Parts: sequence; C-alpha cells; structure tokens
Amino acid sequence: MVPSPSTSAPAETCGPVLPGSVCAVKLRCVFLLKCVSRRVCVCVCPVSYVERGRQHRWRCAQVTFTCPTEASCQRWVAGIRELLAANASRPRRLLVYINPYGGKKQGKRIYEQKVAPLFARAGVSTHVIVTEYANHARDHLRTEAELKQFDGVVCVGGDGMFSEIIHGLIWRTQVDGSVDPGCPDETLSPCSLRVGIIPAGSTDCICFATVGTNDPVTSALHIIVGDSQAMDVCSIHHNNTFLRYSVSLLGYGFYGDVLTDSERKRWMGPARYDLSGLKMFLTHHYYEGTVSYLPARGILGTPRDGARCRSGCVVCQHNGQLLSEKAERYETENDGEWRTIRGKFLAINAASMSCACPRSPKGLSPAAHLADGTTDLILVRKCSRFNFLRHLLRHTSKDDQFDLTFVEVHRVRRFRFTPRHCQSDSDLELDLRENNKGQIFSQICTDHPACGCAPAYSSWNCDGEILTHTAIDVRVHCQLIKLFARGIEELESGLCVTVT
Ligand SMILES: Nc1ncnc2c1ncn2[C@@H]1O[C@H](COP(=O)(O)OP(=O)(O)OP(=O)(O)O)[C@@H](O)[C@H]1O
Ligand SMILES: CCCCCCCCCCCCC/C=C/[C@@H](O)[C@H](CO)NC(=O)CCCCC
Ligand SMILES: [Ca+2]
Repeated sequence: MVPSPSTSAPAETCGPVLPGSVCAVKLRCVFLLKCVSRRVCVCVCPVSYVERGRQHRWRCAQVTFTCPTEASCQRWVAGIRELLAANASRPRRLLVYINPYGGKKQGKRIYEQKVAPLFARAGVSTHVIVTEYANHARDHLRTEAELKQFDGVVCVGGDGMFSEIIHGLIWRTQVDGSVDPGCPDETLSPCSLRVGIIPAGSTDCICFATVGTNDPVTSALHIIVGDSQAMDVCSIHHNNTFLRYSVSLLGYGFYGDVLTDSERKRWMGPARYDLSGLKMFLTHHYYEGTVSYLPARGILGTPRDGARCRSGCVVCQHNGQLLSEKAERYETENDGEWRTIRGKFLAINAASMSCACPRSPKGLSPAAHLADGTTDLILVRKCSRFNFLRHLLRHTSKDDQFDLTFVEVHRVRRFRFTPRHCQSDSDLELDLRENNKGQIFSQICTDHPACGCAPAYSSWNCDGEILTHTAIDVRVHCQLIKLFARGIEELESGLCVTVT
C-alpha cells in the first residue's frame, strides 16, 4: 500500500482501480485534475468530484490517487483530461453578471469567495460584469454582449436579476432569428445559451425550484458539470403590446399587493416580504374581474395529481415533445375552448413552476412542472380572513392548498384577465343587473379613494416585478430557455447514482 500524501483526503491506489469500481463513479463527476507532486516512485494526484449532501446540497470533495510510477500517473491524468474535454455539455467560458444590491447585498462577496475559486479549479474562464444600475445586465445582453464567445450566462442575484437576464437573452435570440418578440401570437425561438443562477436574492424561488436548495456552491457545481434543465416562459401582453416575461409567479391581488407594499421597504432586505405579507393579509382586499383561460388538453398531469416535477421528469418530456411536434395543430384545435370566470378574488395566481422557495418549500402549486408548456391558474375567491389564512398556511404545510371550496386551480396554456373597471360597457351592464346595490357602491368608490373603501384594482406581481397594466394576455412558451440545473433530484439518501 502506498503511504498517504499529506492532504486531508484519504489516499487510494490508482493501479488496481478499474472502470466500474467506486472510483470510476466518482471520476464521472471530476472537474479538477492536477498532478501536484512526485515522491520516491509515487505520483500523487488529487481529483475533485461532487459529493451529495443533505437537502439537495452538493459539495466539492477530493480524492487523492497515488501511482507507482510517473508514467502511469500521467496516463491517468491524460485519460481523465480527455474524458473531460470530450464532454461537450460542460461550459468553458461564461459571462457572469453580479447584482451587488440584491437580497442582503452579498452577491459580490458570495461570487468572489464561494464561486470564483471553484470555476478557477474547474478550468472555467469567466468575464465578470458587476451591474451598476437596474437593467444594466438586460441591456448589455440585448445589444452589446458578444454571445458567440460564451457557453452560458451566470446570474448572481435573485429572481429579479434572473428576470433581467432572460429578458435580455430572449429578446436577443428573437431579434437574431428575425422573430418579432412583441407579437403575442409569434412562436418564439428557444435560447441556446444556458443560464446559471448563483442565488443571492431575497426569495431565490427559481433557483430553489430547479435545484432544491438556494446554496451558491451547489449552483456553481451544477454549472461546472454542465447540467441542463429546460424551462417554460410566459409572455405577457396588454392590448397586443409586449409587457414582460414570467417564469415563476404571476400574482394579482394578494401577491401583487405584497410586492407593491414591500418595494417601499427594500431597505429591510428579505424581511420586507414578511411584514408586507402580514399587512396585506390583515388588509384583506378582494378584486373583481374576469378570467378567461384555454385549458391544457391532451397533456400528462393535473395540478392536483400529487406528481412533483423532478429530475428527468417524464411529464415535461412527454408534453414538451407533444407541444413541439404538434404546436400548430394543438393551438388550432384548442381555439374556441376558452372558458370564462367572472368573480371577486382575493388572489389570482399563475404558477408556471411550483414556486417552491425557503418560505414555502413545496410552493404555490406543488405539482406544477418546470417544462410542460403549461401554467397552473389558481383562483382564490373572496372568503373570510380565517379561510384565507387556512389557504395561506397550507403553502407551508403538507395539506392540499386547493382542497378548499373557495379555491380552484386549472392547468392552462393561455389566459387573460380584465379587471372590472376595465370591462366593456356591456359587461358592466350585465354585472349591474347581476349584482346587488352594495357591489355597485364598491365600484363607485373606486373613483373616490378618499372615502376609504377598498381599491377596485390590484397590480400584477410578475416574478417579483410590478406590471404596468392590469388587463393582460398570458401565453406559455414551452421550454423557451435552459438552465444549468437538472431539476430536483429524488435520491435514496447517501446513494451516488450518477454513473451513466
Ligand atoms: N446595480 C444595480 N443597482 C440597482 N438595482 C439593480 C442593480 N443590478 C440589478 N438591479 C435590480 O435589482 C432588483 C432586485 O435584484 P435581485 O432580484 O437580485 O434581488 P431581490 O429582489 O432582493 O431578490 P428576489 O428577486 O429573489 O426577491 C432587480 O430587479 C434588478 O433589476
Ligand atoms: C399570514 C402569512 C402566512 C404565510 C404564508 C407564506 C406563503 C409564502 C409563499 C411564498 C411564495 C413565493 C412565490 C415566489 C414569488 C417570486 O416570483 C417573487 C420574486 O422573488 N417573490 C415574491 O414576490 C415575494 C413574495 C413573498 C410573499 C410572502
Ligand atoms: Ca410549466
């Protein structure tokens, strides 16, 4: 047995190790290889690999191989380097944007201390831009960035920063491919560059829902090993004018009001959402309007089937293929099947993914899928404070948040919302006939906010940004973007099963 080198990791002999043995499992995850020293007849070679920890965390571990001769050590090093070079999914050059003001303002420190050293060890080169103002990253990606030089884009920040990045990338991809990004009926071209998220925000919902944790080291390792996870994107239009894209939550009513209120408290950091959440829960505003939607037909999965979207999800694979092959026919077949619901709502939420985050580990729609071409439209009708609290608390417990008489959920491909004050004259007349005097009074009070009555309209929270319009048309674009992630893994604890 060769003596251990003076590193913290245990030594293993290279000679008898054959592919298929334990070391070969680890070698699949190798991202660093360097022959560091030579002892008398012994070559020492530390190899870094990924080790799974608890709660979906990944860590970089090291194993030290020793070889009896320098020649055999070099053969091993060359062999492993060749394998790594042949792996086309691993990025070699990345464009990194850091928001220094997201979350607890730790983005720069997190990147420099936790991520940059890992990229350097893995031989990934980077071009780093620390943003100087909001939309800096978006505008740079739209017009200036030389994207051909890079294998991916990395976003250091929260959901808002990620939103900037995808707005820049999607726009650029459409313009480069001569597609009109402003038209709601256009089939958008998918972005070829993958996006990596190093979480440094307040909610980090997109990172959490695609990786299973909001841990910067784990995300860096997913980028290094070259993971890929497709993701749906919703385009949002108002009167045929493009407003924004959304990948996680589009929320009117409760979540719109929480966001509006919390923006005034940005100085508080992530705690602003707790305070505004409590305030808006107590305020208990409801809003009137009309929701029309195109139900998703012929696809696998329903919002209440309990099937979670996990790594290698068959629902996403099946539906993704169905939509890409039959997109045209599918849209035409479904035209005319629009359904309409008119009512008073405490919240209207569209979750294009589970929206799991540390505040709500299973998310707003636990069975929503990352890449199935649909969004889960959740309507929470006017109810008592007590009942609304029951619904909200179910975001944090195991109970079904949709198993309540005042909540309904529909898996949809497209939906529209019109607040009551924007409805056409004929619609309003219909409402006046249907409704009683008290409701007419609430409409009148819209125009007289000084009287202290409830406001008639809320705002849309679009992935943490406020939309400028309330009447919107939302369409899901199946698998428009790709992330350096693999979806949440469901593994038996302690098992390493990545041998492929
Ligand atoms: N240099 C900058 N100065 C000011 N604002 C910036 C800068 N760079 C980016 N931004 C903006 O900061 C906003 C918030 O950033 P980010 O999403 O990173 O953090 P957060 O809002 O705290 O987290 P989360 O979105 O996860 O709740 C984004 O909308 C982004 O456009
Ligand atoms: C009385 C209180 C009961 C407690 C109920 C807790 C429920 C928590 C659900 C959290 C759901 C977050 C959905 C994610 C939305 C993100 O796209 C967005 C951008 O980061 N974050 C917010 O809008 C931030 C929204 C934060 C809302 C609290
Ligand atoms: Ca989806």
